[in-house]
Amino acid sequence: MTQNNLHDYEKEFAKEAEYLDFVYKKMLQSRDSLDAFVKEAREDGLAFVQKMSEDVRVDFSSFSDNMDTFSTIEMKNREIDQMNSRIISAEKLLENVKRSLDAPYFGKVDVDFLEDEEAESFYIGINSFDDDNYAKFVYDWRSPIAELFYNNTTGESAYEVNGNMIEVEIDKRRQFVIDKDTLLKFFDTSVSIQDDVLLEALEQDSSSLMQDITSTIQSEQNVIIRDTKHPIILVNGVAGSGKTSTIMQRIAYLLYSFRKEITSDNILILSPNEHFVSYISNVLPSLGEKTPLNMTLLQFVGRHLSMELEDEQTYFNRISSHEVPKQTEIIRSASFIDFINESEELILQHMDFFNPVLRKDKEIVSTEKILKAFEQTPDSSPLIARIQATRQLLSSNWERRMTKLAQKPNVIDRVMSLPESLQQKFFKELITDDSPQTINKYAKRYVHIQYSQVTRDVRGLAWINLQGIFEKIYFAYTQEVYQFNPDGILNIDEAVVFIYIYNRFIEKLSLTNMRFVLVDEVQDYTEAQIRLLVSLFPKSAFTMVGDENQAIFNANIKFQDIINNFSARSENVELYQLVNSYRSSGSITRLFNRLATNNDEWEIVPIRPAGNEPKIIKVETKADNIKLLEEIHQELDGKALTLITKTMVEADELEQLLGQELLDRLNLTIIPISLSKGLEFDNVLIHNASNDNYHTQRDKRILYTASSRAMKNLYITFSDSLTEFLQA
Ligand SMILES: Nc1ncnc2c1ncn2[C@@H]1O[C@H](COP(=O)(O)OP(=O)(O)OP(=O)(O)O)[C@@H](O)[C@H]1O
Repeated sequence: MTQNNLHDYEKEFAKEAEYLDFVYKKMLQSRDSLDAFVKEAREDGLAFVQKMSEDVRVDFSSFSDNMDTFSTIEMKNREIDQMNSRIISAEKLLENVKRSLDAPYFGKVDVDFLEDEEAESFYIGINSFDDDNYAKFVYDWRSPIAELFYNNTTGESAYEVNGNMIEVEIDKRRQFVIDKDTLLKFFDTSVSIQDDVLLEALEQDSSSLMQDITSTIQSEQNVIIRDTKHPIILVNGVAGSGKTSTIMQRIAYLLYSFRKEITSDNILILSPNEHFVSYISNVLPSLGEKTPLNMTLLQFVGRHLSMELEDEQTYFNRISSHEVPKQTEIIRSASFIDFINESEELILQHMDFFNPVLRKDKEIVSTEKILKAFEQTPDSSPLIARIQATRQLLSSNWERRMTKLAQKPNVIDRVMSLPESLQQKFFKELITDDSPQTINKYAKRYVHIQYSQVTRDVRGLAWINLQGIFEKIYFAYTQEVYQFNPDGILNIDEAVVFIYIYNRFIEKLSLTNMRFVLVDEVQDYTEAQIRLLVSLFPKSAFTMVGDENQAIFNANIKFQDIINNFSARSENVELYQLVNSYRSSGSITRLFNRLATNNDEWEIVPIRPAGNEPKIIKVETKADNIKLLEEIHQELDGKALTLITKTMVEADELEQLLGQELLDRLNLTIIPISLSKGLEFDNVLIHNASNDNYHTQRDKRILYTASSRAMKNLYITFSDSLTEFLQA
């Protein structure tokens, strides 16, 4: 900086510091008055409710008095509702102001609207902030004008408001580093070539919970976050390109942009594993939004099936193995799903897919009765409609049967002779009147309670033999009998097909309230799983992110096949490619760039400085291993080291071999690659990168995934000879 520039900078600094001081004080005032309002309103609310109970004279002595009493209660209730909603919105504002006090804003754009007036300054923060006179001091990062800040340019620019593009000129774009009311630094885009604020953010140590990236969102990420034009978005992004971060910011953006139409209940996130579910749980609350339904596909599928499903560990072991049973490969394929779609005739050929409804092993509704009911339904209707009609018939038949049952002398006798304790248990009161009408009323309730499971089974379609339908379709497709696990536990591939069949032929699962579905690590889905999502959420907008180079399981899908499997929906899939990598130091990024299989099409761009070179070390014995771990522990000054293995078995064995005491002393965590997906750690050691452990194309992708988990330091060990993928 020249002397003049320095002087200008200082002058500008003083001006910005003054503005910050002004906004911060306004925020403090706002916090205090909101605080006082909320406290007072709560106290008043209590007093109000007390007063109301005194005011409302409950008079039920005549019809007109009843009506008066009801309408007074109704009016008072409305007042309480209004008061509550005032308190709730004040509380939300208060929360926002409190959050903003940590750093009132992080950016500014000076916008020239190409009119006569001078350029206007817009400060951008995590929330908007205005005062009672509606002067806007800070704009929410999701507001339309903030797009200009994220476009990361000066000069000609444009932003969209309600579908209209507004052309403007950006005179200045400024980033701030602020701690509460102290301005630490600022940078102007026009003078700084590299993004120092971003680099500083990337220098932070890893944490056990994911952090939001609001103040440093990059322009290529911003386009995805703000894309509300395309209903189906697919992002192919290299490791560390911010796919998960983009998804989280996008959710916050959608909740803001569609705040009149949706809440977090209309959004579903599908995460790669249970640990990841909690890893990302912090981001949206830190932005003042509620986390939507966030679960793994396994958990999601489990919610829609009453059968027992494999657990996460079994699932990962299964998809990590080299061999895939032929029958699994078949039921994962799109062509099998196509065949299911055409199977209505096949199912109807032999009506043998009903189960009797049982109670204590006794048949209550026989398959013959179910079949008879089914045959009464119009055979011109589709199967799904006939099943629903059969359910109605069976339910009303069953209600009639229960009414008759309640009139039987033995039931009446049993009810009359119930000891008082059982009367209390069943009816929550004692039978004080033994007139026939009263006893009959109790007998009906008694029968309903005794047969409640049957009622549930009839209504809940437990009489449909889903497994039978599955077996029939599978046999017709392969001429072979499908072999289920003898312990009766379904794996996710089977469960996916069961739900697909259920939704297609038995009952539409009503998931229509999900307006947005966001899928992370989409390369690990099968075609059948993608088809299931397409059929369960026909109207939802999808955002899917993944990395073909991280397809490390035997369950995976090519991006072109994702696009093909969405072809049932007429909208095009919008494809984005992200190649900037933000997580790892430059030299680690360059190492995993060499492992990317398709990098003749594009190169991964490291954003962080080079940092320490990855170290590749030969270790032959257990003693070598321990010695090395001790050395690394010293080198890292006792900081945590994460050791990544290729398989779960290897992780377990190593844990046994080293022992918990040593692991604790060395601050060492061992984790298989399957469970470290999506996560990141400061220091990583990849265990046993020998040629015999890493030699297939899939192994190469595993190495790529494992090395891209490291942010600062990467160590790689091998025993005999190093994998050829890492040889110079
Ligand atoms: N614009 C950004 N500003 C600051 N940090 C960022 C930005 N984009 C990404 N990061 C950081 O880079 C790291 C990787 O981000 P994220 O986990 O979202 O990437 P990813 O593409 O999902 O990674 P992977 O596929 O390798 O698991 C995180 O620490 C994230 O905070």
